[in-house]
Formats: sequence, C-alpha cells, structure tokens
Amino acid sequence: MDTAISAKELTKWFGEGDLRTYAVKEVSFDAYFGEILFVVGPSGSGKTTLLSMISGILRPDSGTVNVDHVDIWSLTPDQIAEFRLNKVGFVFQDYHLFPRLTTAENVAIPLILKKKDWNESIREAEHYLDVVGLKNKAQLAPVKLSGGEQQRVAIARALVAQPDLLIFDEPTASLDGDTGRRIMEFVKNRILNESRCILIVTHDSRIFEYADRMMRMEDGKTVAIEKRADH
Ligand SMILES: Nc1ncnc2c1ncn2[C@@H]1O[C@H](COP(=O)(O)OP(=O)(O)OP(=O)(O)O)[C@@H](O)[C@H]1O
Repeated sequence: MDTAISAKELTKWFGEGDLRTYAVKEVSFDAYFGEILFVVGPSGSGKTTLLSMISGILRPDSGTVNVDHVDIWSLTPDQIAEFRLNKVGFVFQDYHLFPRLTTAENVAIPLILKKKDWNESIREAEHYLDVVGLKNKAQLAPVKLSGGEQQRVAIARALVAQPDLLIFDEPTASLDGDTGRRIMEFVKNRILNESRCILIVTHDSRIFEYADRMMRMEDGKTVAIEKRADH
C-alpha cells in the first residue's frame, strides 16, 4: 500500500521554561492509503494535538509531516490553507452543522469557500447527500434529522472536496451503539477506498473492530501500533 502520511519525530510543546509541557513528543508513524487507522489513548495523551499537526492546523515545534509525499510544513501559509481545503476532510463528534442552512447548503460550504458557483455547489452537494443516502432530506434543516443522519451529512460535507485524508474526531460518541456501528459500516464499505486514508480518534471501544490498525498514545508518545489480528 502507498504511504499516505509519514510523520517523523513530531513534537509539540506548550508553555515555556519550567512551565513547558510536551503535548506530543517525538512521535513517528506511517499511515497508508486504503486503511482505517484508529488513534486511541486517555484524555490528554496528545491525540488532538497530533492530528492537528498532521492536518495542517498546528505547526509542530520539530519534526516533519509528509502527506502524499509532500512535506506540508515546508509549504507557504497559502499553500497550507489550500492543502487543508483540498486534501483533508474533517468529521466531528457533534457534527458542526449550521442550523439555519439546509442540509444541502451545509454540505456545499467547502465548495462555496472555494468560490464555486452556488447552484453548481448545491448540485454537487446533492450528489454527496445521495452517496450517504440522504438525497430526499436535502431541503430540510439539520434539526429535522436524527443523530445518525446528521453525522452522515457531516460525512457528505467532508467528502465534497474529495479529500485524500479523512479525519474523524469521536464520530460515534453522540450516537447509540447500533447507529454508531451503522455509521462505521458505512464508512468502511462506502467511504474508504484505495486512494483515501481514514484516521479516527475515539474512546468508543464499541467500534474498535472497524480499525485496520490502532495507534495507542500515552503522555504524548505512541506506545503501540497494533494490527488487528483478523486483518
Ligand atoms: N493550546 C494549548 N495550550 C496549552 N496546553 C495544551 C493546549 N492544547 C493541548 N494542551 C495540552 O496538551 C496535552 C495533550 O492534549 P490533547 O488535546 O492533544 O489530548 P487528547 O488526547 O486529544 O485529549 P482528549 O481525549 O481529552 O481530547 C494536554 O495535557 C493538554 O492540556
């Protein structure tokens, strides 16, 4: 499998002098296209900080991140912004949908940000709503949808830019067990493909079975990367 992400000796600290604490310390790992990599570990172990550095949100204090063989932190600020918009899709626990927009408008936001024509953006958004099985809900406000449906809208919105890298932060934490598993089945069967790498940060052990590999963090370090036995 081709390497999607290669992180080398990534380090991020907060505070200075005696107050300096390491959120992530010398973490190295590779992730591959076509896999779902879970990032697990206790609260405060550095998961969010690590993913922020990988996705072009937070500049590391040292170390490098290559995404699809591009050293992202050597890019200019404009190029990094473009990288975030074009290469990375985010899905959050509480969906982050705008309540006053329709579901189609919510999904179209990344395209509008890219200055694409409004009507064309809505048409494209409807296509991705169809992909997640919600075409008939395109005109509804998010509040009219169930939690699982709202999560699928958030997935559709992450997909419109056709990102290489999809990052899910606690995607099932607000969902009941069955709905969470249905979302994960959907992600594995319909969203994952050979030119996409999916990273999932989660505490939800009910969905661990969907990991191709699991990376465990503790105190800012990776303590283990495990391949699931049945994979
Ligand atoms: N902006 C910041 N300023 C100071 N310290 C920070 C900042 N962001 C994170 N930290 C610290 O870095 C460490 C790692 O935080 P991080 O949010 O990456 O952990 P996490 O594993 O994602 O936790 P959780 O599972 O609770 O989201 C924590 O000790 C946290 O307090």
